[in-house]
Amino acid sequence: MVASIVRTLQLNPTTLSPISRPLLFFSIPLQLRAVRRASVSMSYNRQLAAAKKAAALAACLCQKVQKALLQSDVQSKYDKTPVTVADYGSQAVVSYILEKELPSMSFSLVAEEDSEDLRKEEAQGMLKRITELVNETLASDGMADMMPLSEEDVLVAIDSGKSEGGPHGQHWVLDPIDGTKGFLRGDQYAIALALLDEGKVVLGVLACPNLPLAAVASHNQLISKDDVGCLFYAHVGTGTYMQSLDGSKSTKVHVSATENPEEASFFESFEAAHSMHDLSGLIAKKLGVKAPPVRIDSQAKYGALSRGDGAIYLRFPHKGYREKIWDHAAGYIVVAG
Ligand SMILES: Nc1ncnc2c1ncn2[C@@H]1O[C@H](COP(=O)(O)O)[C@@H](O)[C@H]1OP(=O)(O)O
Ligand SMILES: [Mg+2]
Ligand SMILES: [Mg+2]
Ligand SMILES: [Mg+2]
Repeated sequence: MVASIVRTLQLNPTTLSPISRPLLFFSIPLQLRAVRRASVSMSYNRQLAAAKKAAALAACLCQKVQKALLQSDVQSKYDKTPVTVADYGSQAVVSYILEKELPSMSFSLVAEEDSEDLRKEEAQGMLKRITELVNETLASDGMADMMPLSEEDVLVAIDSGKSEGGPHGQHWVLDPIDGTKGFLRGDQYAIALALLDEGKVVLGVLACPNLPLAAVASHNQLISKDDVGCLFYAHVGTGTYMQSLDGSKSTKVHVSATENPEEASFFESFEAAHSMHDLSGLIAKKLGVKAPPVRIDSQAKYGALSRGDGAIYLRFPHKGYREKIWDHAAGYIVVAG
């Protein structure tokens, strides 16, 4: 890891302000070590179990939709970015499961989607399909005996994600599909769920349904359809673990120990519209990195980084783009461990 130019990713739950640091190099930030010491005695086991279950079930829903993507499953949001039945369905499933699994805890969720567009007349068909998908997904987890959720229940579950967060208490942070463009292309995407406690990320789960279980070193290997589907999770102070999404035994993973940029490879967005490829190429060259960029959609990059597939993540959003906490919270803790 190129430690001399490490930047600490800072999440500000008070204002949901942008993460205004375009350059992200990771090792273990000093600030996080302090948090780790303070939190090490605090157990988040129940929250972690619920988060893993929620992300894995949401991943099932997304896989099903990706396999049979219909044009009617996609809408354009007010900002012209795409949103699909899977984004909404994933958010409803995660929100529903977290509330159900952790009934004794106060519930606050800061999530990307909301129901506004779905409540419009022209979205009736889409809402019906989302409701079916959510009910099928919950039933597949043995919740068949429960009453199916109504369309209104689904809208309410989606809107549970409207919390504003804040520096006190616990807040879940969710990107129900991170990398929707990758999802639509049939490539990488992630379900990214994190927990903030007193303003710090203390737990994170990243489900990456299309990420190979073996290391990715070049884009070519990303096309493999065999042995894909990773679930990364980290709980402050205990390191990061990976298991397959179908539930295999988990293994502890470690970031790259490389100190030599000549041996390092770097990740960046697949989408040039999300990050300036020319600039990252230039910086990588100046650092002495020899390998070509590995371009992957979504926070799957953080998952790959957490197990040492590459050593560096470069991201230079175009002017005016505001990063959101759900785009980095889970990925951050998975890398920081
Ligand atoms: N113009 C943009 N610049 C940077 N990131 C963007 C832009 N539009 C959307 N994103 C977000 O970038 C992330 C994935 O990008 P990448 O694959 O480049 O890492 C997602 O969080 C995506 O949101 P979304 O969650 O809606 O997919
Ligand atoms: Mg989006
Ligand atoms: Mg996102
Ligand atoms: Mg998203």
